[in-house]
Amino acid sequence: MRPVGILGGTFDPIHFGHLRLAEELAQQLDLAEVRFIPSGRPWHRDAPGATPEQRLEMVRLAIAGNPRFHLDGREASSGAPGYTVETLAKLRQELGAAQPLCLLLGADAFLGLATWHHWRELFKLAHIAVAQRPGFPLQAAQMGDELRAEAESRMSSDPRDLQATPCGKVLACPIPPLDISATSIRSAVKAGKSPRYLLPDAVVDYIQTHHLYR
Ligand SMILES: Nc1ncnc2c1ncn2[C@@H]1O[C@H](COP(=O)(O)OP(=O)(O)OP(=O)(O)O)[C@@H](O)[C@H]1O
Ligand SMILES: O=C(O)c1ccc[n+]([C@@H]2O[C@H](COP(=O)([O-])O)[C@@H](O)[C@H]2O)c1
Repeated sequence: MRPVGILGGTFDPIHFGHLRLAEELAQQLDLAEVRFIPSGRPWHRDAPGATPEQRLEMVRLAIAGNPRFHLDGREASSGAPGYTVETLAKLRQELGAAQPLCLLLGADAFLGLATWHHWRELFKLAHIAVAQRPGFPLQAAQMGDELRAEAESRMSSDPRDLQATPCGKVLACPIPPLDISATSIRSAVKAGKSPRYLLPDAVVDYIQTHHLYR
């Protein structure tokens, strides 16, 4: 069964680093779909510059017209901290025990995985595909001992493994490096510089119209 990909993020704002990651992994892993799940009030970082509703709308604009990309507003519309393990548990309930789920992460997010709420449970709910990201080398030496042990025991190099089981594998995926971050986009806007060509025009327009990140 083709896996369902899940891309969570603050998306403050969504940019081409996110979109290219989703497109690359959708192709490499033959994903049935990619669900974009903007976070609500993330517990692990400062409050976003845009509201959950604005970040949802920017994702909606960015993925419009791609039949494989879907917006899932469950975290953004909830006042809860939005732990990924809880979101995955709900998706698992909705989609059934046999459906392969695959959490899509950039390398920076994966390297911090051992700080996540009940992180070991994640592997019982989904596979994890890790995309390369400039500045965050995906080497064992960069991982803490616990994450390294878990990753090494689960590592696969064959995307077909993700179709054969519903969860539990870790796959590292090379993607064209795009050194784009939401932080650098917010800084550019604040400094009065144009962020154009780092993110979709529709999102640039939305940021301007709503005076975000000034
Ligand atoms: N340029 C990129 N290349 C690869 N992965 C990325 C890139 N940008 C974001 N990601 C991944 O997308 C997911 C959501 O990222 P997030 O919304 O925090 O974006 P960000 O650009 O890292 O934001 P910020 O600068 O505000 O921390 C994470 O798994 C992150 O690793
Ligand atoms: O569940 C957690 O404890 C947890 C801790 C850190 C990050 N996450 C999730 O990881 C995704 C990427 O986070 P971020 O900060 O890079 O936008 C997003 O969906 C977060 O909800 C989840």
